[in-house]
Amino acid sequence: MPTGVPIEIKRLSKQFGPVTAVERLTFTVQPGRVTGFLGPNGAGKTTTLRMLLGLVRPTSGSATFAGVPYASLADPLRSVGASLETAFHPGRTARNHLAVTAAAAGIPKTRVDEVLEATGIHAFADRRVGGFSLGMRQRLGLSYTMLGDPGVLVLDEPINGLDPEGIKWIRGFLRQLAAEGRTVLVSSHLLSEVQQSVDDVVIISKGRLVRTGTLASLELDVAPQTIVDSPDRAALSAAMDAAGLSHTAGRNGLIVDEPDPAAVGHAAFVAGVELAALYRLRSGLEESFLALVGEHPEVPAGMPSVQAADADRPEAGAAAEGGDADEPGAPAGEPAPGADEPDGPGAAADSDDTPEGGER
Ligand SMILES: Nc1ncnc2c1ncn2[C@@H]1O[C@H](COP(=O)(O)OP(=O)(O)OP(=O)(O)O)[C@@H](O)[C@H]1O
Repeated sequence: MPTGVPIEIKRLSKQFGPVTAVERLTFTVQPGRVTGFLGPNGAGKTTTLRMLLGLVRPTSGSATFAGVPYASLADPLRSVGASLETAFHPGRTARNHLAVTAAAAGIPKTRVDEVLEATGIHAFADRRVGGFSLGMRQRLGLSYTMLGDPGVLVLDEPINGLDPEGIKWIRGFLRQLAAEGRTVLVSSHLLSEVQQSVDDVVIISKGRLVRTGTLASLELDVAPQTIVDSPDRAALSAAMDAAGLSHTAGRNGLIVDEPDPAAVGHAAFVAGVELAALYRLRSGLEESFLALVGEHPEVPAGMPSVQAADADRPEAGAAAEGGDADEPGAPAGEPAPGADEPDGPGAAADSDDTPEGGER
C-alpha cells in the first residue's frame, strides 16, 4: 500500500507583474487525512497548486513533498496523482487516454481497468470522452490521478459538477484514500462542498493564509450571539453597556456578543428594561468561512436569512417573531484568528522575482 508524505508549503509567494497571487503561504498537509484547500475564486489556490506541481515557478519560498520538489521526484506519477490541467481529447475513449499515459509511465495495462472500476466509470471505458458529463469527466480525472497508485493526491475542485450520488460517492472515495495512509489535498471555493469530506482545512484569501486546523476546530469557532429586542432600544442598549456586553444594532434588535441568552435577559432585567425578543443566533460553518475570507453574504432586508444564519429556536418566554434570523455573517468575523504569519516584515521571502510571462 502506498504511503503518503506531507506536502510542505513554506513562505510561498507568487507575483504576476503587479498582481500578488500568493503571499508568504506556509502550511503542511498531513498523510492519512483529507485536507480541504479553500478560498473564494481568485484567492490563489490554483496558483499554489501549480507551484506545488512545478507548473509555475515560485517568486519565493518552496512547495515540496517531504522536502522534495515535484520536478525532483524519482517517479512522479507513482508518487503524486494530480488532477490539475488534465485535458481529455473529446474524440478518444476513457480507456485510450489512460492506456497511453500508463504505457508512457511503464504502468501495467491491467491498472487501467482497476482505476476505471475504482472510480465507477468502467462501463463507459470505451466511449468517447466528448460525450461524457462533467461528473464522468471528474471521475475520469480521478482515474488518471490513481493510475500510478500514488501516496499523494492533489485534486483541484474534484466535487464541482458531480450530482448528489456522485458527491456521496466521492466523499467515501476520498475517505478511503486517506484511511489507506495517503495524503489527500482537495481544493474548493465552497466549504459546504467539502465539509463532509475533509478532516483538516487550509483557508486562504487574497493569496494569504487565514486559517489552518481541523474542521472541528473551525466548528468550535462559530461563536453564537444573542439577539435581544425591546420597545425601548436605547434603554436596552444602555442596559447592555452597563453589564459590559458588547453589541451592535441589527434589524431585529441588538446583536449581543454573548452566547447565553439568559445572561442577556438578566442584564435587561437588572436595568428594568422590558423585552420584546430574546434568542440565540448561531451562524453556520459556511458563514464562519465567508467571514474568514472577508465575504459576508448579503440578505435583502425583510427576508428571513435562513441560508445566511441559522437562528436557534427562540428561547422560552421570548417574543421573537418566528425565529427570524438577524444579520447575516453573524460571527464577529475576526478576519484571521489563528492566521499564520510565517515571517515578519522585511523577511527575505518578501523579495519579488521578475514575473514570468506566458504562464497559465
Ligand atoms: N498567469 C497569470 N497572470 C496574471 N495573473 C494571474 C495569473 N494566474 C493567476 N493570476 C491572478 O492571481 C490571482 C489568483 O488566481 P488563482 O487562479 O490562483 O486563484 P484561485 O483561488 O485558484 O481561483 P479560481 O478558483 O477562480 O481559479 C488572481 O487575481 C488571478 O487573476
